[in-house]
Amino acid sequence: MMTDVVESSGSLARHDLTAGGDPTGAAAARTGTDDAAAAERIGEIRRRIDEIDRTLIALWQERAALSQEVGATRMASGGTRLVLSREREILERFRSELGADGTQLALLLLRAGRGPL
Ligand SMILES: C=C(O[C@@H]1C=C(C(=O)O)C=C[C@H]1O)C(=O)O
Repeated sequence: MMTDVVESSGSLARHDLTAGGDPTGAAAARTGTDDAAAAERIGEIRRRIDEIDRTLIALWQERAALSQEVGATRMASGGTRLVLSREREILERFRSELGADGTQLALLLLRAGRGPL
């Protein structure tokens, strides 16, 4: 049976609550489990994940704004738009801490600050 469920984000989703082996009920549809204790713990963890995501988004936006300000300040003073040696340092920092995903993340961070090349 397909049932409309309001997600914690407020958006409406359709869930199959009776598909073979799947947990049933609206709480199960939200957390993916029928077990009340597991659902409770998942809810707690998700609240912290949501906090972290909000912080990450705010930091992302702050970093991009700061990076844009550096670029504008440098160009207004006759300098270059980019400083590739500095970008390499940042890429290496993220790669050494996070591996290949860190490199991808740093590339996105750098792009957010200066736009696509
Ligand atoms: C912000 C700067 O300008 C550019 C953007 C960078 C960044 O987003 O970290 C790094 C180097 C520069 O290409 C900087 O020189 O520090």
